[in-house]
Amino acid sequence: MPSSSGLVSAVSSDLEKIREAAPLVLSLTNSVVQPLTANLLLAAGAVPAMLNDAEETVEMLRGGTGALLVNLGTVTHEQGAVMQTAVQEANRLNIPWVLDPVAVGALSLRTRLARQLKEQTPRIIRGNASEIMALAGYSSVTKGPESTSSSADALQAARELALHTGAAVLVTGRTDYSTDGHQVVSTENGHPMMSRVTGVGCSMGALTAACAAVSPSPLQAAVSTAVLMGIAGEMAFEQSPAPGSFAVSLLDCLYSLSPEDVARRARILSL
Ligand SMILES: Nc1ncnc2c1ncn2[C@@H]1O[C@H](COP(=O)(O)OP(=O)(O)OP(=O)(O)O)[C@@H](O)[C@H]1O
Ligand SMILES: Cc1ncsc1CCO
Ligand SMILES: [Mg+2]
Repeated sequence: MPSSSGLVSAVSSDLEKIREAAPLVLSLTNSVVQPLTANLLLAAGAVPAMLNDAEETVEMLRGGTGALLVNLGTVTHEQGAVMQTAVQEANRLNIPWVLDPVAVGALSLRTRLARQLKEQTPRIIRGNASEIMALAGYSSVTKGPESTSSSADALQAARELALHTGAAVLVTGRTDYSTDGHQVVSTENGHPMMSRVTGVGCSMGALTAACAAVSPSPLQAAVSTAVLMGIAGEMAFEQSPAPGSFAVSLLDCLYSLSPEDVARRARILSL
């Protein structure tokens, strides 16, 4: 698949800007993936912060946060209220925020919350096919946090969700699709081993937020995330073809990813 050289150089440029600016990414995320998410942000060059209290969230946002991640993976009523406060404050301060609607459609509290949050101008929505279909109002089946559909099945839903919310939507899976509702970019990087480690998708949500803090557009931030994680996944599998060591290699490969690796491996197609 040929890649457009403009899109490829924008991916490298986003990575370089993360490494230079080290944006602070406030991640309100689930309890399964917190260490992987924090380590992945650090490996990319960003700075993670995690907390659970509304007052502290507002304080942190006012203190130079570059982007906010809201991930519903283990949400409670209390955390949902913290997320609502955080999103209001982020919007007031014009801080980009990313919604990761884990297992939405399958469970009531998170589905209610996600439906409210999607109306509050997320800059990017990142999810697997089932989650994006559910959030767009289509029927879908999730198996816990895992999708039962392919990302291609969710493309129409992703477009509609982007047009409705004004967000860029990143649907992940074997092929990742990024869309702002008008343009669609597909990216073919990645490795099946990435779905054998919990939280790779969730930590992609955090990387999307880091990219949103530095990228020229939400759509570009989505594309950059998909390509950077995908290439790191491919390189990690070459070093470590089993899940435990793969997770460690994923961090190592993201840390040492070069513009040459991006130029050589990126598989980006503007549809
Ligand atoms: N079969 C595959 N081939 C290539 N890459 C894949 C494959 N499956 C997943 N990936 C990669 O893994 C990334 C994470 O996608 P996935 O859709 O598995 O997230 P997720 O299910 O939300 O993850 P989690 O819930 O475990 O955090 C994708 O962007 C893609 O690069
Ligand atoms: C396994 C799991 N359960 C809730 S969140 C999560 C992390 C992957 O989505
Ligand atoms: Mg998965």
